[in-house]
Amino acid sequence: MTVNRVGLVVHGGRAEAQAAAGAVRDWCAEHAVECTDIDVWQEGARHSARAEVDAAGDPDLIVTLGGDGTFLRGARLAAENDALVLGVDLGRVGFLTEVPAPAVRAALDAVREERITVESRMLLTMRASCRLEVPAQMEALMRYGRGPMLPPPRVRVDCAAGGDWGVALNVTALNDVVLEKLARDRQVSVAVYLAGRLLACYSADALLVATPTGSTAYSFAAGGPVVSPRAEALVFTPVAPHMVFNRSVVAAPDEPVALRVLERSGQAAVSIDGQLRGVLSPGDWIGVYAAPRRLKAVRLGPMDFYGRLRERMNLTDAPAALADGRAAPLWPMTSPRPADLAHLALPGAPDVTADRPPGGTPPPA
Ligand SMILES: NC(=O)c1ccc[n+]([C@@H]2O[C@H](COP(=O)([O-])OP(=O)(O)OC[C@H]3O[C@@H](n4cnc5c(N)ncnc54)[C@H](O)[C@@H]3O)[C@@H](O)[C@H]2O)c1
Ligand SMILES: Nc1ncnc2c1ncn2[C@@H]1O[C@H](COP(=O)(O)OP(=O)(O)OP(=O)(O)O)[C@@H](O)[C@H]1O
Repeated sequence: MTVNRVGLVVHGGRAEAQAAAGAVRDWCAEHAVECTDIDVWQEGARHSARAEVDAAGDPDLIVTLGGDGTFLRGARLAAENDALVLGVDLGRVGFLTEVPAPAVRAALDAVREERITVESRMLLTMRASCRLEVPAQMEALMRYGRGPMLPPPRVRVDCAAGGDWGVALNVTALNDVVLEKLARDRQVSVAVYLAGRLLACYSADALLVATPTGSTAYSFAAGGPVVSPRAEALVFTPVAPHMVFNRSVVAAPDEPVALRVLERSGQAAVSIDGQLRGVLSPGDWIGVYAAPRRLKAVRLGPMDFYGRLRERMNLTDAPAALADGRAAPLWPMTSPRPADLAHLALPGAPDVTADRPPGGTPPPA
């Protein structure tokens, strides 16, 4: 895989991330690969993904050095440029990142020598009744240690706009699109439509639409299902709905989920992958659906999603079950698979000596 230009997205507040960025710059210099820092927020402002990748000279590989938030920022840029993204794990959870920091040079070698696989991840995009905007006074409130805000998403000029169909927005969300109450003490009232049909009207703290990747983020915290990132689906999850029907609904990728703020509701904030991008007033709506574009994530080996889920979410076993026996590996994978199992996606034998699954960082001592 020819990599000519690397874009670096670094967690500015972490010394280990700065050190690992130095290793990436050295590797690039040794291999005559251009390397540019992106998203450094030095001017106290943030730019559209297009402006950032243009300024970085059109990178074909984005390397993120930080945690999941840093990976999400890099994924937004990679999706804009159809570039590969490689996440180096320097965060607290590291659910989305791929390689531990000491392995970053080896990972770049693997990319260069085409010893990687490229995992395709579903992204969300959206339409809205109007262009999204954030009132000026909110920007100051949002700067509580989260850094400057992203600008509102651009309206796409390549799509028809207007009338009942609203405007198409230049959005690619890897995790989720969240509509939440703006006033701390007032829920939002929202009509929820699946595939154009009313499901129900909700009064809730928030309503969110997640990808399979995002199913383990906010949706998970709100009681939503864990969905394999290899699946194709939209997960609708309400957060603290004041009503009897409080379940998630898992929709097909071609079934959009739309949320319309009801006429006497309070205003609602729209966050995309955890970043506030707009405020909706009563009557406004957003429609969320699978983007035609996919994220191209670098994998050094097969993704062991369920091993990662158990490890990084610290899943614990029932005390009674622990007392009743040890869970032996199901299929040890030491002999060839029977023909009727040949088509199944099964990772290799688990590395029982590792503290974290392959590709992960050992937990702090
Ligand atoms: N109550 C909640 O859990 C809650 C509330 C708001 C936002 N979020 C999530 O935070 C995301 C933004 O991440 P951030 O790091 O910038 O915010 P953040 O710093 O507030 O971190 C949220 C947590 O979610 C983890 N995380 C992020 N994406 C994940 C994923 N796909 N699977 C598993 N864990 C994941 C992060 O490691 C972190 O521990 C949003 O997309 C949203 O899903 C979660
Ligand atoms: N490049 C940067 N420049 C300035 N500040 C940054 C930069 N990257 C991160 N930060 C600061 O650190 C905060 C947390 O960043 P982020 O959400 O990306 O963390 P993370 O990568 O998810 O790490 P963790 O997994 O530990 O949460 C940001 O809101 C910002 O205040």
